[in-house]
Formats: sequence, structure tokens, C-alpha cells
Amino acid sequence: MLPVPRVGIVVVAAGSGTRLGAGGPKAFVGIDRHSILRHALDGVFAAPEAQVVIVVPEGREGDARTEALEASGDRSDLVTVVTGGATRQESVAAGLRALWGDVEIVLVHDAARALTPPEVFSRVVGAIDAGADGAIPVLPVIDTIKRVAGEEIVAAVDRSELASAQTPQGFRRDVLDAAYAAASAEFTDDAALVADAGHAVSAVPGHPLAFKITTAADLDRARHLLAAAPEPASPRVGVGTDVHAFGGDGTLWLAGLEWPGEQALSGHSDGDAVAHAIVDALLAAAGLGDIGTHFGTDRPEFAGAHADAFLGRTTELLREAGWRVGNVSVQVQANRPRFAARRAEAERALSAALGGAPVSVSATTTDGLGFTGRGEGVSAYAVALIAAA
Ligand SMILES: Nc1ccn([C@@H]2O[C@H](COP(=O)(O)OP(=O)(O)OP(=O)(O)O)[C@@H](O)[C@H]2O)c(=O)n1
Ligand SMILES: C[C@](O)(CO)[C@H](O)COP(=O)(O)O
Repeated sequence: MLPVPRVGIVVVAAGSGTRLGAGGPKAFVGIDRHSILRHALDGVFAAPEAQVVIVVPEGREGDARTEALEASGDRSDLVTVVTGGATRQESVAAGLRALWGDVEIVLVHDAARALTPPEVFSRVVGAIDAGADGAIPVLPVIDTIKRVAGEEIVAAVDRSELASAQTPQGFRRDVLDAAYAAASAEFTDDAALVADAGHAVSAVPGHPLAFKITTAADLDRARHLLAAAPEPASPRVGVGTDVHAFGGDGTLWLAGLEWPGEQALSGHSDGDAVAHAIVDALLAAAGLGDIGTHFGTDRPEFAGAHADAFLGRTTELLREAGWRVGNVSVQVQANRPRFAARRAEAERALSAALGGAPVSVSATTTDGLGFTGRGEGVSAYAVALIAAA
């Protein structure tokens, strides 16, 4: 039974695209061989795991499900598709009604911001986790701004007091639900609606790639950016390290094995430094951040989790990004446990967790030097090779 995500992402894609002038709903216009919606969903599914509610024009629900199946890999169980309304706000409201009861944090994201990098989602969730009622990604205003009356320039506006709002815009679920229930006016974004309900909304750094595809020029810009994006060279290598101190509760888990009679390692998970070093090496090779990006302490489902959970999810993340695991080499630096008799067993366990990719495990001591030599903890160093799937 997979854990229910505590984050819900409402992807609003029900707009008509009038300003784009493509003659149909903007979300289904192609940037390249993929639609605006598909590119948006690729970013959503590379973000921390969430329920994904996709809001689309009436009659396009089936197309949206197809896009979602392709973007979500084998996580289509996280996807709900609903029909939008006449305004963005009505579409968001329809999406909110489809959220699961366990969802505590809601991100509302414009499908039109199709190239938004995953780290923007993480920054917004992090701000809510840090206590904000709401948080939105913003960019500084770079043009000189004027106040106008028709064709008359009335005054200059101090751009240092301004910012350009992007999405995903994130909120505590109870705050957003209450604000939408009380809304008595139309707002162009959810931050304005929540602020009108009396809540403070914080700003986090946005990203230039999170621009909204509104006009034909924006679509050309997106097409040029994707055309210019070089196919990532294959194969690629990554390196990862991890350290954990002894002193944890229960039994030692290391290199995917349980070690009865040995001191346990401490940490948010089971402290398996070997598995965590491999995770960092694989994510580094794929350019997908690091273990904190995807398995931070804000992810309760990984509290106490063992190697198979970490390595299985990492393998999924790589697959979703178009990579497969080539092989991994990892070295443990510790006085205990003694690996010689169980090295092959460890290699089998780690390989199984990586979908069968070959894993070599070696172990060494530091001849009494450093914290590992004093028996205070364990270090692990991993190198990973990945290739285009
Ligand atoms: N009734 C609407 C209107 C907008 N949106 C979504 O809200 C986001 C921002 O809206 P915008 O960029 O204005 O999209 P459109 O409304 O399609 O564009 P236009 O205003 O040019 O018609 C888009 O992802 C759009 O799909 C929506 O879900 N439902
Ligand atoms: C929500 C939004 O993308 C934040 O900048 C923007 O307000 C959408 O505005 P639009 O008028 O619906 O394009």
C-alpha cells in the first residue's frame, strides 16, 4: 500500500488560449512533439511526490488522462482529471474539490508555465512547511514601469517594490479552501484571493523558465529553448557520499542488509549510508539534485525507510527523466560491520533494489584514523554510471 501524498498539485489547463490564437485550448498545443500540458506534467512529476489534479476544458478529459499516463510513469494512481470552468478561478475551485482528504499542502500551477523546473515546486512546498500560510515564486521586475492613463504617462513606479508572480502558488490546504469558499470577487491569481481573505503570502525565488506561454512569441521562445537544449550526453557518471554516526535505535541496517548484534546508525531513515551515497551518485549523474531534493526530512514516508525504498524511488526518478542505471560502485569506510562474509549478499540486495543493475561493494578501514577509525560512525563513497533509457 503506497503512502498517500500530503501535497496536492492542481494543474490548471482549461483555458481557451485566446491570446495565443492557436484555434484551440492552449494546453494541447504542441511545443515540440509534446504538448504544453505534457511538458508541464513532466515538471510536476519530477517534483516531490503529490496527488496531481489536472483541470481541462470539457471534452478533453480523455486527452489529459493520456498525457498524464505518459508523464507519470507508473504513478497514474496519483492522477485525477476534472473539467474546468469559465475562469481560471472557477477551474482552480473545480480542482480543489477533487483533492484527497489527506492532502495538507496545495500547489496551484498554470499548465501554461510548461517549462517550470522542479526545484521551484520544492521551494514553494519548503516555505509552507516552514510555516507560511501561502508562498509564491516571484522574479524581480527588470523593465522600467510606468503608471499610465490612456496614452498619458502619469508617473514612474518604483520597481524595487514590485515582483512578477509565477506559479506554482502554494498554500496550506485549510487556508486555500476557506479563502475559496469566502471569495466574492475574481482574482487573476490565488495569492490575491488568499490575501483578500486576510492571509499573508510569502515570496520564494522563481525561475526564468517558469514564464507563462501566453502569446505566439512565448510559444516560439519555448520552442527555441527546447530545441537548444542539448540531448544530455550518455553515458554519464555521478558521485555521492554519506556519513552516519552510530547510536541509533534498534538493529544496524547497512548496504541494504540487517546486521544483528551490531550498533545501529542514527538518522531520519535507517541511517544506511551506503544506500544514501548511491542515491546521491545516481541523482548527480542525472542532474536531478540530491537526496535532500527528493527524500528530505519533510517526507515522513521515508522515516525509518530502508535501502529498497530509497533506491527504488531513485530508479523511478531516473526512468521518468529518461535514464537507466548502468552500474554502481560503492566503498564503505568503517571499523564495523565486517563486510567480507556478506559482500556478495550486499551486492545482490543493492542490485535488486536498483532493478538488477550491477553493484560492486568494497570495504576498508582507516587504520584507526578519523571518526570512522575511532568507531564513531560510517562513511560511504559511491560512483554511478547511467545511460539514456
Ligand atoms: N477558464 C480557465 C482559464 C485559464 N485556465 C488556466 O490558467 C492558466 C493561466 O491562464 P492563461 O495563461 O490566461 O490561459 P488562457 O486563459 O488559456 O489564455 P487566454 O487568456 O489568452 O485565453 C493556464 O494554464 C490556463 O489553462 C484555466 O484552467 N481555466
Ligand atoms: C496565475 C498567474 O500565472 C500568475 O502570474 C497569472 O496571474 C495568470 O494570469 P492570466 O491573466 O490568467 O494569464
